[in-house]
Amino acid sequence: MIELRGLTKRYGEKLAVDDLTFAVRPGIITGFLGPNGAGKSTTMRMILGLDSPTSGDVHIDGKHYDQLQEPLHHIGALLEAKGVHGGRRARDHLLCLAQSNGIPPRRVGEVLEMVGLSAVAGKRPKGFSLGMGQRLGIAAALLGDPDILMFDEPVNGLDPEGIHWIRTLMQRLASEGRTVFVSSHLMSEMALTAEHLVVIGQGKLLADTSMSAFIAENSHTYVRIRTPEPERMRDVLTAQGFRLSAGEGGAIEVEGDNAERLGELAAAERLVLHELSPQRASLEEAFMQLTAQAVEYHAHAGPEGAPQPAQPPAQPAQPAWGEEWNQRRAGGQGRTSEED
Ligand SMILES: Nc1ncnc2c1ncn2[C@@H]1O[C@H](COP(=O)(O)OP(=O)(O)OP(=O)(O)O)[C@@H](O)[C@H]1O
Repeated sequence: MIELRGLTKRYGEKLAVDDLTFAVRPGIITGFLGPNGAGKSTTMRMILGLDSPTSGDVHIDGKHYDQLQEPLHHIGALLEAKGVHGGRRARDHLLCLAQSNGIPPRRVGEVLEMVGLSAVAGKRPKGFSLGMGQRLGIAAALLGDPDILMFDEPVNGLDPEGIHWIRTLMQRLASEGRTVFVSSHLMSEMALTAEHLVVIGQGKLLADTSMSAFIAENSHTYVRIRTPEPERMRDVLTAQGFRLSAGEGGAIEVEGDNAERLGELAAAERLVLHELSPQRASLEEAFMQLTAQAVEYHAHAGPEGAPQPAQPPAQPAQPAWGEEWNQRRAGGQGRTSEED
C-alpha cells in the first residue's frame, strides 16, 4: 500500500504537487491520470524518495522509502525507459542492480525471461528499441519481486503489441495481489486497464474513484433534437418531465436514451424535426472536461498559435467528481473556446 498525506512539492514559484492525500491499494491497478505537467512524475519521484516533499508525507507499507530495508523487495518502478546505462549489457545492468540490493543472480535470468528479453541479454541497451527499453526497465522493477509496482507512462511510444503486453503484465501483477500504480495522460488507456482512478490537475487532487463509478457518472447519454420550433418543443418535453439542456447551435439535449419516445411525442404534437440523434459522451471527453481548467497549457486558437498559460479555475475549490461536467450539461453551457 502507498499512502500520501498532504504531499506538496514547490519548485520556486511553481506548485508542482499541491496537498495530495490518497492511498493506492493492493490487488488492483490504480490509474494515475492527469494532463501533461499535472505533477504525476513529481509525485512518483517523491514516493521513491528521489525528490523530497516541501511538506506532507508518503509511506510505503507504513514506512518512508529511505526506511525500507532492501527497497527493491518492497517497490519496483519504471520511471524512464532510457534511464539505463546504454553501454552495459542488459544482463550486466540487472546483475549490478541485483548485487547492490542483495538479490541472488539467478533472479536476473528469471526476470529477463518474464519480459521476453532472454535472447538479447548479452546486448547493450543503447541499440534497443523503445519497447525493448521499456521491457528492460520493467525487468529491473520486477527484480526484487516487490509487492508494489509503479509505472510512469509505460505505454508511451509503444506499438500495439507492446501496449497489449504491458497491459497484460500489469493485470497479472495485480491479480497476484500486488499494488500496481500506473500513470498516464490518456483516459482511453486507463479505461482499458485500471480498476481505480486517481486524477490530478495542476498538482491538485480532482478525483479518487473506482473506474465503475467513473463510468456510471460520466458515460452520459442524451438525445439531440433540432427543430424549427424549439420553444414549443421545450414546453412539450418539460411538461412530460424530461430534463433538458441547451446544445450547440440551438439544439435541445434531452437526458437519457428515449429517442423513440421523443420522436413519437414530436409526431403527436405535429412538430417538425430536423434532427433526433442519440449521443453518448465518451470517457475521454469526461476526463477532458474534468481537467480542462487544470491543464497547464492549452492549444490557443489565437493568431500567434502559441501555447498560452491556462487561466486559474473560476472556482478554486476542489470540484466533486464529475460535478463540473454535469453542471455544464445541466446548465446548458456549451464548450468554451478555452477548452477547445
Ligand atoms: N526539477 C524541476 N524544476 C522545476 N519545475 C519542475 C521540475 N520538475 C517538474 N517541474 C514542473 O512541475 C510540474 C509538474 O511536472 P511533472 O513532470 O511532475 O508533470 P507530469 O504530470 O508528470 O507531466 P507529463 O505527463 O508531461 O510527464 C510542471 O509544471 C513541471 O514543469
